[in-house]
Amino acid sequence: MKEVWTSLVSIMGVFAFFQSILHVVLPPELWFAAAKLFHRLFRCFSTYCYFDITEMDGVNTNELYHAVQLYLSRSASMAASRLSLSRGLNSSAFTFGLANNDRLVDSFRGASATWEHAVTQRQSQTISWRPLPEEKRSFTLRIKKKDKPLLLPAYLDHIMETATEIRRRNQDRLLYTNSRGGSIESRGFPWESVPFKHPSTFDTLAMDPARKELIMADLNDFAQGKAFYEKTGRAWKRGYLLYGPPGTGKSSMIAAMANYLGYDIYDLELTEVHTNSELRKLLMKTTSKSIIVIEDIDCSVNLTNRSSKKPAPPCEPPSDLRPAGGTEDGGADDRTITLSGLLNFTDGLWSCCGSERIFVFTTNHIEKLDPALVRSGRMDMHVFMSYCSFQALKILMKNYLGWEDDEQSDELMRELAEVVDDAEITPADVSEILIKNQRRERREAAAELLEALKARVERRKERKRSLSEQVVEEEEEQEKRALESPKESTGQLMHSCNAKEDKGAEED
Ligand SMILES: Nc1ncnc2c1ncn2[C@@H]1O[C@H](COP(=O)(O)OP(=O)(O)OP(=O)(O)O)[C@@H](O)[C@H]1O
Ligand SMILES: [Mg+2]
Repeated sequence: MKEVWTSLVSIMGVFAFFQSILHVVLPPELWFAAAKLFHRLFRCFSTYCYFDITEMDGVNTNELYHAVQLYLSRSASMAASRLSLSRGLNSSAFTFGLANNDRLVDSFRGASATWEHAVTQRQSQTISWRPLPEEKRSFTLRIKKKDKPLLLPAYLDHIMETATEIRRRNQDRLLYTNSRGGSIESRGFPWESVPFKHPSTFDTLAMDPARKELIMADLNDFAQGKAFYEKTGRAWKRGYLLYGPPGTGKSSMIAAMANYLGYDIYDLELTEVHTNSELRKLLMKTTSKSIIVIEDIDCSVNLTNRSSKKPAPPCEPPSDLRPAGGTEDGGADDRTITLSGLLNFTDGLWSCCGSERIFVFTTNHIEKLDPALVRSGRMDMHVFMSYCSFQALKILMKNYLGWEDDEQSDELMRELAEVVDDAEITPADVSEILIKNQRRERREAAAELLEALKARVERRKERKRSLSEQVVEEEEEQEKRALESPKESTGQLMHSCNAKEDKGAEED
């Protein structure tokens, strides 16, 4: 055995010696041809098979080449000795790559695969409408012939999937808007995008930790639920309705969701969309792994129940929107935008166009929404964004003051816990107070917050008192008038009740 090995090594040595002589003696073209021939001969007797993945496939870019590059960048940073570094467009991460002629060994399902990167000068510029790069780059994959059925095409699929994931993670989120309306004339794409760099995360989001956990678990289940959605025959999408007073963190929650899942956001401005077909085009041009947001859905457009002929007036009716009159399938009146047109995408046949998409609707007035929109099963999760609770307050204090619980501040925290619910203050207002006092010493800033909350509680009590006094005064006045003119009594007392109800509603 030892002799066979020694003679093999000496043959290789002799061959390498001849190769180096040929390299010096022969002109480059001939040398390349000879080297190629040698490699071909060598491969005939080899137990390995080789696959070349070139950067350019004819004049087109070879997607697989870039996928391999990205895929290898994960392990290249640790294993290879010489690396190339790059940073892509819209990306904040650096990518490592194999340098010329460097090698890397990877394994998949127990089989090993060797990758080699080759960069050579392009011999002559072929005539093409698109200039080709001066360098010819390619990866060579070497695997054992016996492993071929095991690795192909599963290994390549795995590479493509991993590369897509890395690209998505490296790439900054994008925020798309349809500010140009639904028209797709301009470059065939109706959305405009900007890098999305909102810093809100679930850590910084002020809300009760238990509810936060629930939402995060729901998002995780959704993102990892491909098999479940396939098995149950459901479209891979989820709907969230976020509702609550202004400044309670609905938009911040959407940003936190996008950052958590690494999804892009499509901010759908419904007032810019004029017909159902425009809406359809817009939604069809959204990518998977994205969050489609419709903010203030109660104010956006005249979205009414499909059966309703007389829609309730929207907050700011856009001039060119006609009353909704769609049908169950959303297609009868395509000249307007209707609730059914929208629901067709979130719920109906079109919901399966594209996958892994989350719909988020926000509103300050859930009671104004059409029952069709809020009925159970339509929006999978209704999330009430409430006034600041004590738990939420602690998160904001941590965010803005770097506040950590300690025994010395027990009394202060106890007082804060006592007043925060009665103060009915939004996280946005708490943030304002904390920002104003940010430069102060932490305890001082927290004490200032306590004072602001106490003052707010007092103001609310005062307002309630004056409102109830006003109601009592009005009642007395009406009773007096009723006694003076008994005929009018019934109608006026009715009015008084309504006035009371209205005030009660306002106070709510
Ligand atoms: N729950 C929260 N956690 C952390 N910060 C918050 C929260 N709610 C509000 N804020 C702060 O207040 C600002 C406004 O909040 P945001 O825009 O998320 O409220 P919103 O509920 O979307 O309001 P609107 O109904 O007016 O759109 C945010 O930039 C953030 O700084
Ligand atoms: Mg908002």
